[in-house]
This record gives sequence, C-alpha cells and structure tokens, in this order.
Amino acid sequence: ASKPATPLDTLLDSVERRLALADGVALLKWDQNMPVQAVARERQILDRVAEAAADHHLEPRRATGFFADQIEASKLVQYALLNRWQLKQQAPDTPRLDLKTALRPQLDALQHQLLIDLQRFDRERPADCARALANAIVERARDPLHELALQRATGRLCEAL
Ligand SMILES: O=C(O)C(=O)C[C@]1(C(=O)O)C=C[C@@H](O)C=C1
Repeated sequence: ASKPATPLDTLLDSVERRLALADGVALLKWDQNMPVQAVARERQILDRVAEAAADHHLEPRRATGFFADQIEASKLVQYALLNRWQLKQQAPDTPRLDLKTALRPQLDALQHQLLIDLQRFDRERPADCARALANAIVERARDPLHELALQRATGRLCEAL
C-alpha cells in the first residue's frame, strides 16, 4: 500500500506543477529574444500574493517570500535552458503557448493552490523540516536541473515562522 501524501508531498507537487511551466516560458523567450526577468510582472504577482495571504491565514511576508522563491526557481530553469539551446543553436520543436494569453494565466491559476498547500504545510510541519525536505527533493527529482530548481523553490520553506 502506498503511504498517504504528507502536506510536504502535496506542496511539492504544486511547486513542480508551477516549475513545469518554465520550459514553455523559456521557449517563448528564445523565439522572441526576450529577457528572462520581467520586473513588472514579478511585482504584480507578489502584490497579488500579499493581498491573498490573509484569506489563506498566512503572514503576507511568508506568502511573498515563498512566491519570490518560486519565481527565482523559474528563472533558474529558464537561464539554464536558454544556455543549453544557445550551445545547440536550436530549441526543441514543441508547440508554443503564448505568454500573455496562456502561460501567465496558467501560472496565475496555480497561485490559489500553492497558498492552500503552503498553509497546510505550515500548520503541520515535519519534525525535522530541512531534512524531510532534502529527502523529498532527492526522491522526486527527475534530472539535475529540476533538482536544483526544487531546492531553490523551497530555499526558505523551513525557516522559522
Ligand atoms: O512571466 C514571465 O515572464 C516569467 O518568466 C515567469 C515568472 C514567474 O515565475 O512567474 C518568472 C520570471 C519573470 O521575472 C516573471 C515571472
């Protein structure tokens, strides 16, 4: 029988779902020669998260810190992929999704679930948080880049509340 999912597992599932969108974002940035960092967009995300925090019984600083880490992890993946594609002088020939009408709305749609999962995690933290997190990451990482991205996305997860 499989073990029941812990709040940490559930949170990491959502973190991975958000990170999975970074590949498509990077493809668009490659095609359109756009910079990875979009400062105004980051500001908009963090403002929305700060506003939504109270509804999720989270301190605004906790919620925005967690989302800032999600954004940093997304940029890490994007920079790495763009480098890889530069070396090959070619990006994968997969179907493109538009940034403004598809990818950013998909990122926004995950905000609510991530806040729910973060609050459940905070309410019931594992005894040895940092160790449980490190073990969970190494178990689920598919490749070195996504392992690094998960580490970055959860960099402040176990900090004292
Ligand atoms: O929307 C973008 O352009 C993204 O690259 C995604 C994202 C994010 O993770 O939400 C990451 C980096 C940008 O600075 C802004 C937002």
